[in-house]
Amino acid sequence: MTETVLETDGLTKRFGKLTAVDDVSLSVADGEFRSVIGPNGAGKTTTFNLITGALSPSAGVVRFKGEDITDVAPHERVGRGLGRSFQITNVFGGLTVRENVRLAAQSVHSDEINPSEALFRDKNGFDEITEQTGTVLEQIGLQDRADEHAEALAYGDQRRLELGLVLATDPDLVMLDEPTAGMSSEETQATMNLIDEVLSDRSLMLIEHDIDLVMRVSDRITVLTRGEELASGTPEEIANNDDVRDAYLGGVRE
Ligand SMILES: Nc1ncnc2c1ncn2[C@@H]1O[C@H](COP(=O)(O)OP(=O)(O)OP(=O)(O)O)[C@@H](O)[C@H]1O
Repeated sequence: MTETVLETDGLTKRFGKLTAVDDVSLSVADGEFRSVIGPNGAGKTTTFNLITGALSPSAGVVRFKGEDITDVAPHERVGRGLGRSFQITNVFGGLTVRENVRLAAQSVHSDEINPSEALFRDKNGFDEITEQTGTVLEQIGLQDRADEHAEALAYGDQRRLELGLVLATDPDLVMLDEPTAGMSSEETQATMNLIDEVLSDRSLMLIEHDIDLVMRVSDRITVLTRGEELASGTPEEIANNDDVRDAYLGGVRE
């Protein structure tokens, strides 16, 4: 955990008079599991959207693997290894599980292939994508359901498929915004185990409301309040931080 995979410098987002993200400077190390917590409206999702490129910052810089990507288009960020969670709406219900994973894998490979070379490289690209699709299906434990329509999957399996779609893009850093939303505590635990397992050699940024879970799985935690970074540290440091306790952990939880 020595290299820095992601850095934000003075990241700020204003919506009219509201400053949703206020001068946030984060640094995530290679291989790190970083959680972002904070009360409702603290700016967690907006911070993620600035990092993935879904929103443009009012000020500040985003650096990924040492390069300034502040003005890089979202799909190109994915191509560079910045994986973002696909919401359920990104799963094509009428396609099979395998076809969905394949499409996600293709979405990054197609950018790499120069059109004039495509004719000659298609076969290799095809083999590579087929192999990657198989690997991902195995990792998410859906190989037995690969030929079923995605819409036929149970809720928990659809969430697994969403994770598979991120993995298929072969990301260095994965951004997951409440991947366990709407799950029972049993499903939450199973999903976190899966995330831990399949993302063990990648970096992860996670927004999660279950504080006990966050304390257990994170290398480091960043606490946001009213758009500002209140603290960043190990779970132990965060648990013992008086400011955090006053502002958040000791306060009313949802
Ligand atoms: N597109 C937008 N236009 C205007 N205001 C917005 C927009 N997106 C977010 N906000 C506001 O910015 C603030 C931060 O919102 P954000 O969704 O980032 O918080 P959050 O920490 O993710 O909250 P939650 O835990 O409820 O998901 C909130 O006050 C929200 O109402």
